Amino acid sequence: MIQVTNMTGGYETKPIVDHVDFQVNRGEFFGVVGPNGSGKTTLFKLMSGILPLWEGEVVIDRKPLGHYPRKQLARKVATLPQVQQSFFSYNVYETVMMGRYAYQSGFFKQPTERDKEVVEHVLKQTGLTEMMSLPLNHLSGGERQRVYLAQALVQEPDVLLLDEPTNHLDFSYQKQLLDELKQLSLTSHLTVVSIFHDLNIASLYCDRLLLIDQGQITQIGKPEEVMQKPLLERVYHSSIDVHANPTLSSPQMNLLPDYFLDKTRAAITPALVEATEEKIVVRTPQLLKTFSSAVKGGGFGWYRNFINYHVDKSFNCESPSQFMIEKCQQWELTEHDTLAMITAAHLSDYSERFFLGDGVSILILVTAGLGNAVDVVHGDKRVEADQPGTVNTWVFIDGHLSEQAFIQGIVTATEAKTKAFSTCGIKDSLTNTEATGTSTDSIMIASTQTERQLEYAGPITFLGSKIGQMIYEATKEAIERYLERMKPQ
Ligand SMILES: Nc1ncnc2c1ncn2[C@@H]1O[C@H](COP(=O)(O)OP(=O)(O)OP(=O)(O)O)[C@@H](O)[C@H]1O
Repeated sequence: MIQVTNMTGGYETKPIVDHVDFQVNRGEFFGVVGPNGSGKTTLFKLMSGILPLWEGEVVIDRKPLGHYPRKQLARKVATLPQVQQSFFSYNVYETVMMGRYAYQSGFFKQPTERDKEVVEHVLKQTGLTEMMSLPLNHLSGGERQRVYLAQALVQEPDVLLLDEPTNHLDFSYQKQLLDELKQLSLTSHLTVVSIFHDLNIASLYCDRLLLIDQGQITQIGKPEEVMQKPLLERVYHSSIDVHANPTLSSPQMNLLPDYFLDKTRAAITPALVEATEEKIVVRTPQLLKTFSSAVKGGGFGWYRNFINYHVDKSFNCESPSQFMIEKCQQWELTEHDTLAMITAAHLSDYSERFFLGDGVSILILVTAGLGNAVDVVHGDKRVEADQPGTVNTWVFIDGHLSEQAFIQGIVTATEAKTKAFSTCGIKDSLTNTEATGTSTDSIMIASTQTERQLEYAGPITFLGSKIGQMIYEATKEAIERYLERMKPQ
């Protein structure tokens, strides 16, 4: 659809865009990203014929740009420039109608019925119908932006060139506008080429991205091919983190502010533990990155209050998560930064291990109730838990874990727990085989994400070997305390 070959151009004698080649397919949503001054707007000006090409060629639908008569080009390509000229004396309707000039002929250029129909449709589409009689200087920046977009859309172009279309728009209008453009590209095969400063928005909406730096293409491809940490850090000279979006496949990036990178450490020590018969609470001065199967706060999250709450053996509840939210309110704990587990185990039997050394501290807490010990190989023989019985395991680390270290840490800790079950001879009461855990065990790893980088947590790594040993010992001790308590008197 658009074929750009060897495109070179700029201002006065200095080439800003330098020997650039790419192509955009029909109906594609194509994003142009790059740092300030990298040449994005200049590239657009060259693509739309506003600036002359010094070298190379732009071919749209097999016809070079320069071969299009002015009105024919306006029906083919519409642009939404970054800085708008003011039509402040005109109202919204008149400004949008100006986009139809390429369809009007004759001396007086009266709008036809078709022109009016298209303008009314686009006004509705862009949410401007209500304000169509207002003069432009009565509108907010975002509303004006929508007027200029409407002006481009009424040209009914095959290609829409947008320079920062969501500038001045609040997030709901950004979403609305981009959803509409995406829809047009999907259903009407409108080709959208758009400059974005927001890499996350670009990644969410674009089929492909072109990353430009100093007038040259640094990378071109699908968002996941362009949104790469080393590449973006090199081009933007900034600390960036790239993550999987929790809901969609488009990668997302986070800026890493310097003040956050320099943050002081949240010391992890046994002094943080407050244990009563009712609940074990650990409060940390800073939010910890947490990966867990907790009833409230499961998955990855950031928390500073950690609760292991004791419930009676007869506890039965539709939504343990909602139950714990209500408990948080009762205890005046902020719900959004509180993670909670539930257990019927006696909390005074909890077991603790602490390690400090090699630039890392590790605190482990285990509570054990074995009423529902189960052999994982025979889980299918049980329909539901016989009685509450849970091993809840907490691992706090003052260190910086990679995401794979979180997952390996969970695996290592689980293996260590199973080993403790085996050492203590715990049996599945239904099958009389060796139990591997209970049916409702919960586990959590929480880390300060400061200082020492801990890439891995498998059993023979520094972190994994500590977790393995400490969980084994703590779980064994908690089990022994449970067995002691359960002994017939
Ligand atoms: N009219 C002009 N005359 C001379 N130089 C210009 C002109 N417009 C832009 N430049 C220069 O060309 C370079 C690229 O500018 P351009 O506007 O294309 O960058 P950009 O990537 O769109 O930047 P931004 O993200 O800040 O909008 C910059 O160094 C800029 O100073």
